[in-house]
Amino acid sequence: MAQSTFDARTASFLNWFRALPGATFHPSIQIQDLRPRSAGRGIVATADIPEDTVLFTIPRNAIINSLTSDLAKRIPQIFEDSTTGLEDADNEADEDGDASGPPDSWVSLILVMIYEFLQGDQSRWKPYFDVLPEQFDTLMFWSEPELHELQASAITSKIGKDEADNMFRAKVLPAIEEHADVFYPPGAQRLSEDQLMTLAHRMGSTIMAYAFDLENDEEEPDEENDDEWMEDRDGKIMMGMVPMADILNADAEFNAHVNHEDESLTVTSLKPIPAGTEVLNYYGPLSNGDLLRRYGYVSEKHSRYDVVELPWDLVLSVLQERLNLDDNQWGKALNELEDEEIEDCFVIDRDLDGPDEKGDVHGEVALKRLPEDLLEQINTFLKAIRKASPESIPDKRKRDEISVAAIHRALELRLAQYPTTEADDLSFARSGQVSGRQAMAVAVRVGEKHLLRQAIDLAADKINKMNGPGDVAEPTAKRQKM
Ligand SMILES: C[S@@+](CC[C@H](N)C(=O)[O-])C[C@H]1O[C@@H](n2cnc3c(N)ncnc32)[C@H](O)[C@@H]1O
Repeated sequence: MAQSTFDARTASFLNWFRALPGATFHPSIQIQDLRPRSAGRGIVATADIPEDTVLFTIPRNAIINSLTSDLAKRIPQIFEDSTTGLEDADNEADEDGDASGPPDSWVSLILVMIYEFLQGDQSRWKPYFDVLPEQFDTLMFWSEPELHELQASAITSKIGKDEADNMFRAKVLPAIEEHADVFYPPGAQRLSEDQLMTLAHRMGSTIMAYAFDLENDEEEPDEENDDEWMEDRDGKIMMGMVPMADILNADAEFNAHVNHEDESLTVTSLKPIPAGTEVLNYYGPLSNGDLLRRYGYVSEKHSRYDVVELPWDLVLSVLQERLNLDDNQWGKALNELEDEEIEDCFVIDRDLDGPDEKGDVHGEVALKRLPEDLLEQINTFLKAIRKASPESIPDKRKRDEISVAAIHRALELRLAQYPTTEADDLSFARSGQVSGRQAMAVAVRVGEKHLLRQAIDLAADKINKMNGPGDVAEPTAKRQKM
């Protein structure tokens, strides 16, 4: 977008915001163009700001959702009537953006956003829509070759494009078609199905990266004074688009906080913010893979929360090779497991503390423990093996040894699923030949490989401790080459 258009849209949005009854905007902050560092618009302090300063106030009636948009007044039945299918008890997705199928608060907000967008100049949020993104770097919009750069990252299986397409076709497009006279202003050109799908993706992705869960305050609503902002009729937290609060960028360390009050939302400084510093919000302890999936960027500070997945099948294949049982014994042990609750996949993460009340994080970025649930499941399985073949696991010591060795080997195999090493990636990243989406993909896979290496070293350490001096597990690098 041309600089002049970008600046004009920023200025018009700021003027619109300031004119809202009840809105405030501190004189020592400014909306700035941060596109040179791929961060869109952001808010920057223009003078030193003390701790606990109200930076801006957003009146609740400036928020976009079904409580403020005319759409819910014009066709209340689509928000109330369960026969439309908007109320879907089977819907699994939750507020963290799980792609397995959004809950109805998502569908409602997508419909409201599409409605307000289609009203054009007639929408009271028009200057706000003009600063919302038209394009995204979230994984939903990556091509196959771009996704390929994520290598063996499990994040590629969580994009949920098909689920989103299905939901748009099942719930969003039919509601627009049925109430076309409401959605389209008089005389407006109707959109084709493809255009509506594109618009639904655009609004869905905007909601994913910009919407807020709306609470009232920290208190639970009581029965008499049931708080409509806190909960919708299904008891889920209501979402809304919050102009200005969503101009804030975010990081794992941050300096501002959004407070949810009765009549407004306020953003306050958590600590002194020096002039020239960006005002940052917090999106949660997300891995870089998840940050990329949901928000379309990565940050070095978020790599502390990186995760990798270790499939149970991989652990089983290692155990099968190592225990070398005949098919009959192996089959018996697997049968025993059928009565147990078996996890298909185990998450490895560092389980670090989140930020303190000032938005700072502390402590070493180390992996201290192998996943307890994985150790337990292997234990259960090895007990079943022992029933089928007592001689293969004579005692607990042997069982523990097999268990950690299997995890160690499975982690090595998991690491080998990434076609390049962490060292290759780091030198590629430093070569200056990588940018944009590719650079973000490299950051994700580097973080995951780093975590896997920490897990392998931790397992090797445990093996060495069990074996005692003189019987040392081979170092990671050597095993990796093999
Ligand atoms: C709530 S919006 C923040 C405002 C946004 N920069 C804009 O121009 O509209 C969230 C989006 O901002 C961008 N973003 C947020 N924090 C960022 C950061 N630390 N670095 C780069 N981009 C960031 C991402 O594109 C994300 O999807």
